[in-house]
Amino acid sequence: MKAEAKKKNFEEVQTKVVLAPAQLLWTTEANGSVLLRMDESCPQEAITVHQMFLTSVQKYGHLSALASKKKDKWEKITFSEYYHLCRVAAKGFLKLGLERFHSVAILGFNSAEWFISAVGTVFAGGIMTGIYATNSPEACHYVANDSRANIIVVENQKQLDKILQIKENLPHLKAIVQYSGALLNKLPDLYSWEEFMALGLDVPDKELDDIISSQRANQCCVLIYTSGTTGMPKGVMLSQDNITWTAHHASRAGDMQPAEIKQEVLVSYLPLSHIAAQIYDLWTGIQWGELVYFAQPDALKGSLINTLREVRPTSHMGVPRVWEKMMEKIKEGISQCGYIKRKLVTWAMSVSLEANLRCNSFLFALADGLVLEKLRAELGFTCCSKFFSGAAPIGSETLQFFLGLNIQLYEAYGMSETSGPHFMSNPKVHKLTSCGKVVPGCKFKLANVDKDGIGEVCFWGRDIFMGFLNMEDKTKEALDEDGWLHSGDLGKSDEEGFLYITGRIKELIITAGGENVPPLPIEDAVKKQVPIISNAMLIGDKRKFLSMLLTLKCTTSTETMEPTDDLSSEAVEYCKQLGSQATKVSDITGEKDKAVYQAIQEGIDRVNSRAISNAQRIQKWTILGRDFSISGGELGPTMKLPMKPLNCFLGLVFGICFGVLLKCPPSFNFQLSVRWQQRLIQNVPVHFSIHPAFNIRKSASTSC
Ligand SMILES: Nc1ncnc2c1ncn2[C@@H]1O[C@H](COP(=O)(O)OP(=O)(O)OP(=O)(O)O)[C@@H](O)[C@H]1O
Repeated sequence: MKAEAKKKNFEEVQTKVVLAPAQLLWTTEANGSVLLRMDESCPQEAITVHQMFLTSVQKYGHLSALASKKKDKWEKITFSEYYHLCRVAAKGFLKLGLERFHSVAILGFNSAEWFISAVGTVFAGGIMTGIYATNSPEACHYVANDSRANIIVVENQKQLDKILQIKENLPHLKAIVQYSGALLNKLPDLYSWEEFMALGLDVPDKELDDIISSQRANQCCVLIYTSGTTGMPKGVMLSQDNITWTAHHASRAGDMQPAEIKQEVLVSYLPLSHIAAQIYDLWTGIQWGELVYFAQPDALKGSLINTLREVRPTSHMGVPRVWEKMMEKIKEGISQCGYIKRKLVTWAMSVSLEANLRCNSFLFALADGLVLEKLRAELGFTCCSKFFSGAAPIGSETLQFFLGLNIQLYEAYGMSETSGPHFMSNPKVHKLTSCGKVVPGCKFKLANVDKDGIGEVCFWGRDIFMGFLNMEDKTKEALDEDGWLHSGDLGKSDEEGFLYITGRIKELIITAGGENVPPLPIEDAVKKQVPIISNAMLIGDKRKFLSMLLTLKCTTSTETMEPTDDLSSEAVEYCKQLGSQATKVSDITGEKDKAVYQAIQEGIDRVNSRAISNAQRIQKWTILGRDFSISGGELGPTMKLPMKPLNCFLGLVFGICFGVLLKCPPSFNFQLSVRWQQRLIQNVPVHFSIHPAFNIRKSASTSC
């Protein structure tokens, strides 16, 4: 349909529901409004977050909604209490001076207060903005300043200290609220949670209700800042309709059940500033009356498993790195079992994998009942029937490992710009290595399809964002004339409509000989062939040949989550099988361990033997001294490899200006490119060219 005709069609539909006047499908202004993509294939009424919550309270008011652990006991609140607390928080924000379409930024680990602040902000007519708890003060400043935060809600003293360092340079900031731990110093405009909630009590209901009833579904209520793996964080503006439509329809595509059928139980632990956790834990939780338990702040340092065992969720989501870490821990556990138990588990897992891959159920019931059921119970998955993976590509080794436990990981695929999942898998719709089918009501197409059927994945639907806040050029880059969102991801679909992501366009390596090489399948194949490898990164843009950077599987410090020099028990076992005594990464690197180097070379040779052309063969490789990590700056908050960490030149200029402004060194949390250079230069003979559009894969060339 031509753009003009399509626009007319939208306008006709939109006169039927009360929406704010809009001319375009996009805006870059916080107080702007957009045409909604309502048409015959997606006619559902557009509602606000408040309307969605009110409907839930009517249906699920008496059901438990949120559970927080206080002094070793789970304390629960019902949906009615939750709604009431959100109203009190909204009034508190109004009392503190929250202006329309300004933000409340929330900085801290998942908690009931996080949820109540988020919903309270939306009720009060503000824009809710999460900040990654791992952000540096400078990165917090970027988000709070860009979103014009009037109020910042922090978890504890640690997060408060960051805000106190930057507060003087936040012209819109009026107050800070701390929701956990005692206030150590009494500062003006700093409130404890209790003080803050008390503030709202004398704001009349009518004041809040007037604001609520003036809200429109095509206006912005949430800002998601991209984590910066593709450049400077961008503020993705999501409308009330984006949130309510996606919470309803994408979650049903994932087979999430309404509480009137079965109340879903989940554990909230992934960063809520990322769209994946926010839509899954917070908004879908309200939509379907789910019971959300909050994990402990040290969840990813190891306590998550205890929470899972206690809570026994019915549905669980992880980013690939979380599933990988879980896999490594299980493997470690298995390797420490006695001979007979180890053999039994290995046998049961191979039976389950076979049964799941080939629908061959001979012996499966026995293996599952005798061994695997107990293993799943150890993980807290006794009641869990849905396991999701999303936000980044997951390797086939991990998918197959969990199939061995009779756990099918359902992939979800989307972006912040699609309010989360645009493609979903579920117990009835799934295929190994596919990220599922398009959510009903949404559309997709592949652009510039090549001879292998691979093209750029483009999205259309009610989940498509409003625009990037104050970034018109970037918004126009992302949305084409007809309103299709271009993902920058490469994929292909099969005859049944399952989508397979094969790589990212900007990640595509173009060798000096002009051959296009998608790195993902090669990296995945190396990890599969050489089980001691933790991360593999292919390099070769504009180079005569491909090289690869490798890291080894090692343990992580439970305190800092930093990778240590100790090999994981799986890696030690692998070495033993090769006749090597290595127990540390440093026992191997620098070609100290000939046996391991030879085994890696043989694995790479096997991958090379399957390459479709000579240009796709890995000619050189080296092992780095330390695994990738979030703290090291090589992984983003969703634990994926940064593809294009930062426009290096702009990053440096910005970092220096910022340093001068704040009287602090020009360091930036998301200035990964510079750290990358330092790290890699320290460890291997790698030469980087500083290029304005810096990209690790594209700018690095190894001389090994
Ligand atoms: N299931 C999946 N399989 C493969 N890739 C995925 C999957 N889910 C998400 N991705 C990748 O993540 C991208 C979306 O990232 P997202 O919008 O969550 O931003 P982010 O992680 O904050 O970081 P940034 O935008 O800076 O990369 C997709 O374009 C795609 O490349």
